[in-house]
Amino acid sequence: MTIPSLTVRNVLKRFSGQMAVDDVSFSLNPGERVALLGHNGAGKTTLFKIILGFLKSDGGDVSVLQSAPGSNAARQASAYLPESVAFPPALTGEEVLKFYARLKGRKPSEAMPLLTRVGLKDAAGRRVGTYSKGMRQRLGLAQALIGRPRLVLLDEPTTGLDPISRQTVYELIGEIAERGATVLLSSHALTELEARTDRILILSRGKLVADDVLSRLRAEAGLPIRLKVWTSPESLAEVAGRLGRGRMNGRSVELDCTSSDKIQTLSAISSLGGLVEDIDVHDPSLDDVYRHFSSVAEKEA
Ligand SMILES: Nc1ncnc2c1ncn2[C@@H]1O[C@H](COP(=O)(O)OP(=O)(O)OP(=O)(O)O)[C@@H](O)[C@H]1O
Repeated sequence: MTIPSLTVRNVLKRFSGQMAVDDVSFSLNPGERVALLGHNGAGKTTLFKIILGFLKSDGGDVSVLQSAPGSNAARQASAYLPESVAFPPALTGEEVLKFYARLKGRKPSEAMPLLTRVGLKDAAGRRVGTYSKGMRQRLGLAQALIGRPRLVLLDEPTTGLDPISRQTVYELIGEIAERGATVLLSSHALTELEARTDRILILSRGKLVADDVLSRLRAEAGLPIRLKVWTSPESLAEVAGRLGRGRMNGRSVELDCTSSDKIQTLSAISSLGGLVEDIDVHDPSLDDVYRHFSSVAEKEA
């Protein structure tokens, strides 16, 4: 039986009577890359702090690899990269990592390979005060990876990074998950998450309103799939007529379908044979899915 890396059961947290985390439950397995999404103030950071044992919940329970949050076992098994990382500016990158390695009871010799992995080998002897934001973030990731944690929590790890640095962060996330650790990351950068996470959790006003793989959330949301059927201008009317619907647009006919009638619609298009030059299929984006679940929750509230 697989032991979940993280189990959150009916967790509640109030601040001055206001619900920040409202009866949230989910469980994460080893090797999963999970995105935690939500508007500003939805409760993501509060949930992270409860999982890490920095904050006490007002109800429910959390277990990190079957240990209580904040216990020695949980601290050894987990790692955290906060949204803004701050390190003593007078220390070099190597000194910072060696310091954290000692703090985690690991050998300081773990520092250099990790610095190399995050692309900071050449800057290892430079003071952190001279690092750019992207370099500090990569140092933060290296710090989070000391001791091969089995649960890695990343709070908006790509905010403020350039495209290459973002790519490096996602490559590292992929590597961490490949060796069996669980990665839970919060982010507002939905487009880049789409192909780089396995599962989506959406928080809205402290409530968990979605928890599934993107394809199933798309189907559940029932959002339209947009099809664009390319044809010649002479065949446009015939294609639109034979499909019985669609908007004619220069050299293409655009139509919507749902995931349940997608195959049927594609087979109707393919029966048009040589009249069709090409087809574009646009599934609803993570942005569309996120908007759908957030707005449903807003309306219910
Ligand atoms: N220490 C605190 N005292 C009082 N209220 C707090 C405290 N920490 C968080 N809150 C409130 O709890 C709610 C959830 O905040 P949280 O920081 O968890 O949201 P978030 O989803 O991480 O937001 P963001 O995307 O802006 O980082 C907000 O209404 C926030 O104002």
